[in-house]
Amino acid sequence: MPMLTNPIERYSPFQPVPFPQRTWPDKQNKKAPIWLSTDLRDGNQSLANPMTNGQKLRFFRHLVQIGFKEIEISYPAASDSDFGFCRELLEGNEVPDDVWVQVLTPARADLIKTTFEAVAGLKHVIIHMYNATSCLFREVVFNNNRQETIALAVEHTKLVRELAEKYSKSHGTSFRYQYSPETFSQTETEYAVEVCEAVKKTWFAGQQSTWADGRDEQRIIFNLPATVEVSTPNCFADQVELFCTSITQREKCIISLHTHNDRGCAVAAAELGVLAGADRIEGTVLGNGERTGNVDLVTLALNCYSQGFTPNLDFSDMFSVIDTVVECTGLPVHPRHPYAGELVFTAFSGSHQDAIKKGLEAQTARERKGEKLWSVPYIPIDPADVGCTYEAVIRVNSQSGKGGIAYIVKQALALDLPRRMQISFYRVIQERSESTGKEITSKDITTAFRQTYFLGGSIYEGRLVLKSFSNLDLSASSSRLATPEMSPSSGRGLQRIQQLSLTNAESSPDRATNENLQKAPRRLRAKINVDGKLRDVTGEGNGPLSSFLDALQGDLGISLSIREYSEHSVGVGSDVKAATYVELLPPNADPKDKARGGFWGVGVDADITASGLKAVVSATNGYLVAHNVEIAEV
Ligand SMILES: CC(=O)SCCNC(=O)CCNC(=O)[C@H](O)C(C)(C)COP(=O)(O)OP(=O)(O)OC[C@H]1O[C@@H](n2cnc3c(N)ncnc32)[C@H](O)[C@@H]1OP(=O)(O)O
Ligand SMILES: CC(C)C(=O)C(=O)O
Ligand SMILES: [Mg+2]
Repeated sequence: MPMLTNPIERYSPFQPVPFPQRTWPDKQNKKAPIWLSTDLRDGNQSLANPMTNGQKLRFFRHLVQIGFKEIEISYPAASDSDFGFCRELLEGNEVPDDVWVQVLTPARADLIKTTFEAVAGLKHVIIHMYNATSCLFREVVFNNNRQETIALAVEHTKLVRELAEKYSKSHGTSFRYQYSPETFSQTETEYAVEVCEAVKKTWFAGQQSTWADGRDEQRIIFNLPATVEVSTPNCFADQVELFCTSITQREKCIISLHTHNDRGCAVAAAELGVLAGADRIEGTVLGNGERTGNVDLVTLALNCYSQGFTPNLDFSDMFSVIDTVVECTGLPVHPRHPYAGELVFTAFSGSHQDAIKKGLEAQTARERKGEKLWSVPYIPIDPADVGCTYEAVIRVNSQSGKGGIAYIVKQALALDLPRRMQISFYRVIQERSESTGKEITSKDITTAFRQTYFLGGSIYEGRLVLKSFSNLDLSASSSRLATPEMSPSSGRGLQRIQQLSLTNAESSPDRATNENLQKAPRRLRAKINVDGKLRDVTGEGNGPLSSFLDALQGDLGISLSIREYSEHSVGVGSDVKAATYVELLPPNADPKDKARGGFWGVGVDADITASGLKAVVSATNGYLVAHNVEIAEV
């Protein structure tokens, strides 16, 4: 369906201010701006159900905890509760000495007076006065020409000054003044400068003598709002740079930005505006605010952090930030919200997962060597830095690949599957996710892993269960038990009488293969439960595994050979275990079977020989199920 109207007839494009002298494109942000949270004012005024004062207090305390030093607490003339909140903060002694509270008032005498009454007695207060300066507002809302608009600002700045002097004498409050030419970005920039010059002159009139060392407290704050975002961020940045370079006595001014998100560019506009010379940003935590919201301070602050400089705000406990915002505003956080959404550190797609898995492994290896620099594909910041675990980094659905699934197995079971086993297990999960069409949870994956490889107690037992074994070295020099008999009696699986050293477990797969498969002649005896009946089997070979396979063939008629073997250690110190992986093939496997892969098994045990035998049993169970094999009776 076509749009209702022709946009050429309905909307006029933004006319950028010509400013070829701009310097901001060549600059880089290296320092955090001053932050002001307007959650309790702009954020609050845009809620269908404004916050209760209890919610505001909770929010205020959290803002202090995050590290905000400037907080707009209310529009005191709006309502008794807005007024009352200021008094509650005072009476509850809630405002730390290094925090400035800010209150908003229009340029109306009665409302300015109410505003001062509300904050009388607080220690550090920024009085924030606004009037809209754009042509549209001058003509339509105020019916004022340019001079009348300036006069409105000047006249009420005078009143603010008088009251500030009065209340600082009577109540000891330190006041600062902030003036916003509301709708700045729609105002002719040179005219916005003219208004602010007049305001500045009025504010500083008679105060020159007190201007000492240019401390922030003495500066006037000019807050330049993109009340409605109407242009691309580069045009806004030009307006900001033009303002910053045109205003006189720049050293006596703090230039603040207040961007809204109507075109979805509030963050970009604020960042470019800082390049263009602004010192301060007003916004809200997670971006609540009029219409599409104020600029999101979480995103801005963590953008600083990810560029390697401190934002001076602490978002290391993102969950509690989200809790506070959701509980106080009643607004949800989008799952893709930068840094805070529940999906922002999560990858479902296979190639992302593969790169993340490799990246996290490389990161861990670098960190072991003492290097801290974060560099992981697809994950711009370490989730741990905002209090998130790695659990959600990789989640699995039909778009996922072997790398992601292997990552979850590694996280959950500490098993680092060999590449071809990853491919084999991926097929199992892929089938499940395609049949359900849904996400497969980490628990589903570990359950499937236990089922597929017959691990983890009676629920996932296969037809063969190894109960005990003895492993006799037949070499000429010594004829002894290499691994003594194990008792099946405890019901906890294999029991070793003598613990083998597990140094082998840390050796390379090749060395381990030599140890286990090619050692000089052995005889291996084992007790195996076969379809519920205990059977004795005996075999000989060059190592325990080949002896065991010989036993399976000779006594049970199961003929399999090892195609791939690998192992690694799990855990550290006295708890270290060996994890062994084997791929078995029937000797007569046709090339198609070979190409598809054989039967994989995994075993974990404190004894490396036992872990190898368990892996063979695990893979054999897979083979028995897949081929519905009859097992020879004695
Ligand atoms: C961009 C922003 O976010 S600005 C902040 C906006 N926030 C709020 O408005 C929340 C709090 N506001 C309120 O509770 C009320 O609007 C009040 C108490 C301030 C005023 O209420 P009312 O007296 O009923 O007036 P109303 O809200 O209709 O205000 C419009 C009047 O104020 C004038 N006005 C609007 N803004 C300003 C301003 N910044 N300075 C001076 N006058 C202003 C309008 O021209 C209009 O005047 P008119 O009645 O002579 O035509
Ligand atoms: C009061 C001003 C700063 C405002 O909220 C805006 O212009 O968006
Ligand atoms: Mg606003």
